[in-house]
Amino acid sequence: MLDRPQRQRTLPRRANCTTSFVLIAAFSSLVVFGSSVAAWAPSLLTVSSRGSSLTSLSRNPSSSVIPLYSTTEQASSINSTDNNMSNKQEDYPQYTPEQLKSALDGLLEGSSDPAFDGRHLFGYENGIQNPNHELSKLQAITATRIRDYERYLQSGKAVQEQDLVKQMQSFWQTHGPLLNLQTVIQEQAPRMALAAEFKRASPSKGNIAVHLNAGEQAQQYAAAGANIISVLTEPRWFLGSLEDMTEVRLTTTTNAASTTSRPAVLRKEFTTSKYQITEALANGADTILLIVAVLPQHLLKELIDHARSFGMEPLVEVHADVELEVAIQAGAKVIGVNNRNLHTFQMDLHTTEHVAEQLMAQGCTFDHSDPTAAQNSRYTLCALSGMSTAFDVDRYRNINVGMCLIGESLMRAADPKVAIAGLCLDPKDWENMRNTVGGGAYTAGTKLVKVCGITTADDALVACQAGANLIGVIFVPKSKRCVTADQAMAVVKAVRAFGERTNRETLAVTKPTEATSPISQLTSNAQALEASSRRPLVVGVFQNQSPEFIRDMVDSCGLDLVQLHGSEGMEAANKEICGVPAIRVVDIATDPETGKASENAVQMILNSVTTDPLAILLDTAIKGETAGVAPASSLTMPLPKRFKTQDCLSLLRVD
Ligand SMILES: O=C(O)c1ccccc1NCC(=O)[C@H](O)[C@H](O)COP(=O)(O)O
Repeated sequence: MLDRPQRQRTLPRRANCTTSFVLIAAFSSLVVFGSSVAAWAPSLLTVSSRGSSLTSLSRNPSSSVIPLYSTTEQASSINSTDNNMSNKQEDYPQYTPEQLKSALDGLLEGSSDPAFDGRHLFGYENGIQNPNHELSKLQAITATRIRDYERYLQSGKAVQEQDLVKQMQSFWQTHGPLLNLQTVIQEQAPRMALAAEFKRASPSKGNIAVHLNAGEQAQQYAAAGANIISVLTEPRWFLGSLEDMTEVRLTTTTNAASTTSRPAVLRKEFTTSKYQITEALANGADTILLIVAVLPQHLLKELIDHARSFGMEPLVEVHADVELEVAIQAGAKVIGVNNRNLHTFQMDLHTTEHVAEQLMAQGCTFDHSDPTAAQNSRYTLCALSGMSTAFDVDRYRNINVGMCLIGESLMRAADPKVAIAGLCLDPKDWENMRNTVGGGAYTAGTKLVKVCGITTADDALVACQAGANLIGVIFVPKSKRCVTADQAMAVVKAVRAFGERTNRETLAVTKPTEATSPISQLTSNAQALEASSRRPLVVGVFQNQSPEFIRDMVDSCGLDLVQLHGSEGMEAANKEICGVPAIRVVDIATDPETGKASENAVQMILNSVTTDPLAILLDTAIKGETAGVAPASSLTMPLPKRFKTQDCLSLLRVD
């Protein structure tokens, strides 16, 4: 039986997880060549699943990784306990939907006007929960947390609140004072403050990086310039613990030059009680998250006031307009806009821009252009979720956002320091980056991974979790990995769920004019593809099949892209013909005598490209072999020396 609502777990340390995947080809426009595949540090272009089940990767006993959910179980994962790595299933009590619903009702109990205080709550009308209401994922998690805490407090083992207060004071005496979240952010202006998140797993993504150690990861974040470390302390869905957070606080304090030059620590929890706030403080938090979507206004205000009574400034999270109104009325000052709708797991990076407009329309000041302007602003605006690049940071810099909170992409990064440096938090770094690489998304660091030959939803999910950008499904009958329309549909469904989207991804590809050169067109397409495939896309692979068949599969399965592998001409890889943008496979010309790539291979490719394809994919130069069948030894591709990373990149920069 669980003693407290969270407990320390023993987790395996970072381990490189090698796979038997085979490198088969490269998008010249997009990627770099590599020689090994690390599941958590993908650096290749296209990878074939090569018959073996990808699912076995995540169930590799040596990595002790048990998938948090499979796609088929995803919808029911909220109430499942099999996400628990080292704790036994029975460690977690289960609650009936009625128990969960009444837990949420309990939050409105202290309100003198439930209809008003609960006006923004999902499934409520006039302060009363619709009896047929099905709890959203966010509500189910929050209600479970409420019930877990109730059990803990009734168990007789809970630390009493007055003891937590003493513990907090002694913590501050030993490890230094509390940091104020708003001040930490304001002091960074005009640099974007970064909240780097420690999140091993999540309900929307399943396992992310279960092997990581909280203290070690946080220290890497801190050394790279993170100003806040956000730590998920929820155990069932996020595999977190309060102990993780304390470890983060202690490690980053020990390694800091002084007790105040450390990053602030944010407890990321489903907080609904004063007890959780005091507990957070006693265990090393500087601040906590309050999610407006599950907190009635009167309770939100009570919790904000309780936090401030200890000098803590909380991060108040909103998503919808009415939630912003509730946050302002409850007295929030640091407002975080979650781009992810936590009721539905739909991601939209425009959400922050929309809320910024609403704040301005209400005359609320928030400015991050310099420290004085920031300190004179009542509000500090933060963007949460879905970000991974300098482009994301810059879009929010332009609307006076002061802090970006980034989780998944930093947890998956092979080197968090490099990933953080690449965000260009300082506007000067951004300007330098733009000036040195010509202002494009298309930089020497650009990497996309395509995992091809996927046949099941579970394998697709594993590939997505390992960081794939493109998931290939093969429609070529002679392939061992040829899929039916139903199989492809299941893969599309899984990939969309992982990417938190419901529709086909529309790439922001600029239409070529007659004057557009194929190379500049491919370069701008590369930017669009890179931006869109941060959340994976599904590519249907075809070979000499009719445009009618291709379009039929595109429409019925919901493919995002197609890839043409046969002797169809370059012009066949046209969006108007295929229904979606198309990648054209291009053979690297081989020297008939040596069997190696010809010296003029690059020029031949340059001569052949048109503005039709979205991208070109360079096929192996092995004589008689085509992509997908080349042996692993072809990794030592006999490409001309100059046909390496830089040339692949410059190939598309030439105008
Ligand atoms: O991430 C989830 O799936 C999730 C589900 C339900 C409630 C909260 C959830 N996540 C919390 C967050 O919003 C993110 O951890 C955080 O903002 C970072 O997002 P990202 O950079 O996209 O990992």
